Amino acid sequence: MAPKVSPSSSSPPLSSMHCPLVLILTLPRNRRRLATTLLHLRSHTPLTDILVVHGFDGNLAAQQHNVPPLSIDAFEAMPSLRSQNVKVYRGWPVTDDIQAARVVGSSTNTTSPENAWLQYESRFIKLWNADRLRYADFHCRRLTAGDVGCGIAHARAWDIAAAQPEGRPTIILEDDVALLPGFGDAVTSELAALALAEARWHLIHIHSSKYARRRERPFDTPENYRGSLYVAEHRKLLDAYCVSQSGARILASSGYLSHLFPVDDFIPALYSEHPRLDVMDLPCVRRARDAGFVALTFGDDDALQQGVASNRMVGSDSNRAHLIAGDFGVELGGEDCADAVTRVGHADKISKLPETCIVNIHGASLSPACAAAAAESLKRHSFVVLRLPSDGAVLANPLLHSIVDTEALWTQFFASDDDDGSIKRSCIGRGGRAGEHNELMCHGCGWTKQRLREQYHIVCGAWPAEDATSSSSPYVMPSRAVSEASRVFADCMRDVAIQIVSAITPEAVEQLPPLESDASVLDAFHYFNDSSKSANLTNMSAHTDPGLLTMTSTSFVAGLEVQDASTGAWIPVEALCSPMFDVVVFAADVLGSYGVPVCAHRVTMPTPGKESGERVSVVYELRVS
Ligand SMILES: O=C(O)CCC(=O)C(=O)O
Ligand SMILES: [Fe+2]
Repeated sequence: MAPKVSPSSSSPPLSSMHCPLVLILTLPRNRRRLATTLLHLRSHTPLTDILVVHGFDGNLAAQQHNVPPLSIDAFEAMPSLRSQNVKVYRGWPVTDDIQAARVVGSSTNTTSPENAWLQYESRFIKLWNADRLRYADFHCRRLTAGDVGCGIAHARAWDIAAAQPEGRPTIILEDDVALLPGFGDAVTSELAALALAEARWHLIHIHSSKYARRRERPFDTPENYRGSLYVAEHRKLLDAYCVSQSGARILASSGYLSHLFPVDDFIPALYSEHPRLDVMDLPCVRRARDAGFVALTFGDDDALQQGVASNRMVGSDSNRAHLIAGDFGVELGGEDCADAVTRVGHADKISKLPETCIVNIHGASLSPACAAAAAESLKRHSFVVLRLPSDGAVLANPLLHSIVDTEALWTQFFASDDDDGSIKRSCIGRGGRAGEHNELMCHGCGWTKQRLREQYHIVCGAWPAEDATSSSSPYVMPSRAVSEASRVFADCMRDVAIQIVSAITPEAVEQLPPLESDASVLDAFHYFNDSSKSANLTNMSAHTDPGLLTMTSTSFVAGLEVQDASTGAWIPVEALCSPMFDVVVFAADVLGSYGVPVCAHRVTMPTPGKESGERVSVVYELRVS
């Protein structure tokens, strides 16, 4: 099932000054990857200062502005590039004799064209093993829209990193890097070792591909350095790397955007030999080299042993280079939806959510206009998808932060103690009433397990202390962390739900009981999705919910389907959503008495044989009694 949460422990503490900023470079269409990275960071690392930077979607922009293929002039003239003064380095594509001669440092006046190409090839062969000959293609690649987008995104990241307080490093992640459980500990402990030794460094390759033939030597200055990094030789791919604040300043002031070429050729040119003399001679390269750019790297073996990071082989843009040779190169439309639809395949053949059922949320809370739009969608479709912002300091959005944390913590709970089950058994509810405070009935609260799923049920007005052992408490929370994150989740969901209901009928809101007898519920589900155990491929058959409104953050493994009241069609809503960034809201029975169509919904099981996984889902229901 989804990543297990392991307490981050072994690394030496980093002072708050040295605690890195994490920057994730992504595109709006890659929300699924972003969600995976966020979940990893919250589950496995103590890193909380996370900033998401949307790259420039070179392909999309070129399409929107009707830029003809291979027209660098037209490409540069697009407003988004012109406003940033981006100039593509015209010498990059090596396509003819003159350029081949220029690259090897001679001219066709003194060298015959064949000679120029021979010299060009022999230069590669000298620098790299024969088995690296493919590198010649990669190296000679034409600059593409994606390369430009990728270069601009990295340059944005350097600007942000350079603006951090002195001494504060920044970890830069492309969204197609797959972080492994050792990532947080490995990176923070190396940063602590560098800080302790007051070492001078500018960049650390965390995950990259080594192209140089030479062995890398262990980094050893100053003498008191106790870390395990190496001095980098020529490395390509910038899936995951770290820059010091001084390194970022060098990169940000190099003038790279005035001679833009593939960023993963730019970086190695700063600290190792680039085979192309013209590249070595570019002002942006010379400036950074003159500053004495120091690049370090995780050793390849170490990185493997520690399980730090890898490239997402499936779905990596780099591996699907189409038009684009750098990252961010998937075809338009996004991988999220297409993959997910083929996974479920139960509902009617609907491959796109109706536009009218999506409400984009800007900022941390719901604006009156968004609440009104959500209300309209509920009246028309019986459901609405709230799309949370996926750029900037995403965790500053309390709802998104609580979604990431509740998902991580409930996943950890459900993955816990498979052997004797004692943790889970200690969370079985006692049933009965909520105790002294109120008269809420708490049957079915706490942890229960059935054939197809296990579940933790909370009645909000009777929220137990995480260690509630008194007999008056109807059930026990698994931990303080689960309780706190879920509480924030329920509070955020309640706020949003009340705003939406108010936009439909303020009268219904007046019926809500006081918080201490709040009958609303929060359910965390873990569906086993073992299709061999169920003949009809259903995890929960079609039903409506009893309260006013039900809200659920969307899971990585799709299952939830809703019936669109405007057409009667079943929509595999979750498969068409981005996990964690989309919240599905549907009208429940009580809203029906106010003229809103009540949403029938069901939870399917993945088709046998299709790639799937276990599904964790956290659901909030706003109830009146
Ligand atoms: O698992 C889900 O996403 C939905 C569960 C559900 O419909 C319910 O709890 O009533
Ligand atoms: Fe339901």
